[in-house]
Amino acid sequence: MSVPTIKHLRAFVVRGGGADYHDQGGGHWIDDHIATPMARYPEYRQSRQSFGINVLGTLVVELEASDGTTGFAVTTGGEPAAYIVEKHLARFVEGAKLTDIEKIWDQMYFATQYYGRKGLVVNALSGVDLALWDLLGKWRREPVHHLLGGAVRPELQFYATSSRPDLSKKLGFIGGKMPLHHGPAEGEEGLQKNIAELAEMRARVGSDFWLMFDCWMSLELNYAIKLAQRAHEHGLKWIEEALSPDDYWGYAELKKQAPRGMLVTTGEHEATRWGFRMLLEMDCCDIIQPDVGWCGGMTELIKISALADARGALVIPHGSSVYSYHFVITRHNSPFAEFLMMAPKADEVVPMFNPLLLDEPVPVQGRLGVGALDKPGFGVRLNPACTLHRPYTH
Ligand SMILES: C[C@H](O)[C@H](O)CC(=O)C(=O)O
Ligand SMILES: [Mg+2]
Repeated sequence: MSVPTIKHLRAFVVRGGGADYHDQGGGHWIDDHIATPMARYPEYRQSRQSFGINVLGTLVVELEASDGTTGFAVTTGGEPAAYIVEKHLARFVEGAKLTDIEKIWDQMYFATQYYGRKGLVVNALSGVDLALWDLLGKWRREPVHHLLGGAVRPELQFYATSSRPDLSKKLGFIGGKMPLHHGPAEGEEGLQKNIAELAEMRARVGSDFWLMFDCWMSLELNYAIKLAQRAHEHGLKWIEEALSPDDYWGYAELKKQAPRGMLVTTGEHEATRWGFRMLLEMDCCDIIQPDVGWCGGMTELIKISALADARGALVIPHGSSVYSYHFVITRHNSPFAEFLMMAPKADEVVPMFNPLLLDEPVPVQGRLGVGALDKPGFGVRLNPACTLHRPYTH
């Protein structure tokens, strides 16, 4: 069977929302005094944009095959990732058959290993990998979830991440994950405020609705244990990313000391099968949360998920919109998905990568039927109203 080759790869950057969902305008819940590792410096406490959380912007990787088929994907990484894609990774893609996904992944990873392995380089590599899966799906005229083995359930179910789980409940979600607002530098008073927010939200949503805290790497072990203990009486379902992603030992201890029934989750800033093997083998958490745009793409997520499955761990990918949905619907050990609320006041459902994609499906009453994913590739298009900038060529 003759398979087209990949003729062109192009990398673009775009600002304002998109895959860099922290790149929002003022007054957004996602940038309102959220605890971070930088919150120990009072001048960087009120806004994450003040320390540069949105400095990179979105990376768009576009591929064109010899038969004219095109594919694309978006992730974070912006201009430095565009440089890596154009100047380094393109050589492994152009000229290859569009079915050579595994080989291209291997070449991209090992060619960059001396300066890569995690972070920006793996974001860039993930963007290329996702664009390859999109291209393969477009060429075969099949959705990516078919290529992954097919849906194991007729619909996805979502929890929502926002400052307003009470509104998420009204919108039909199964739970609400709130950002933690006060870190250890704000002492006992901050801790009490965190617990008071949880207690107030519990009173608003009732006892059955899931509530979780996203700590975005901001805590140290003792604080995390204290927070978990005090949050337990308010029915906190899980404590997420409490510690630095490098502190595998801290996570292992937190998991040991967390109140019975409370889950420890982490992994959105972890990458590759080797990073997740460490989390799993050191018994760091109950749920791993790889971001398919950051962990090594779909090719790597398949491997990460298989490792987790063999150990009985759940995989609930971080954000990532359609790139997650096509995966989650195909895996028994991913029973639900995350939806990040991008409306500034978290009071309505807007597409997660708004405004960058057209046809981006969103949950209705907290659910999304597989039919919404039944389009070739990942089923989305770039919005021509968003200005793409190509900073490098090769
Ligand atoms: C709300 C969190 O601080 C972050 O912006 C998103 C995140 O970590 C998640 O969705 O998980
Ligand atoms: Mg998180």
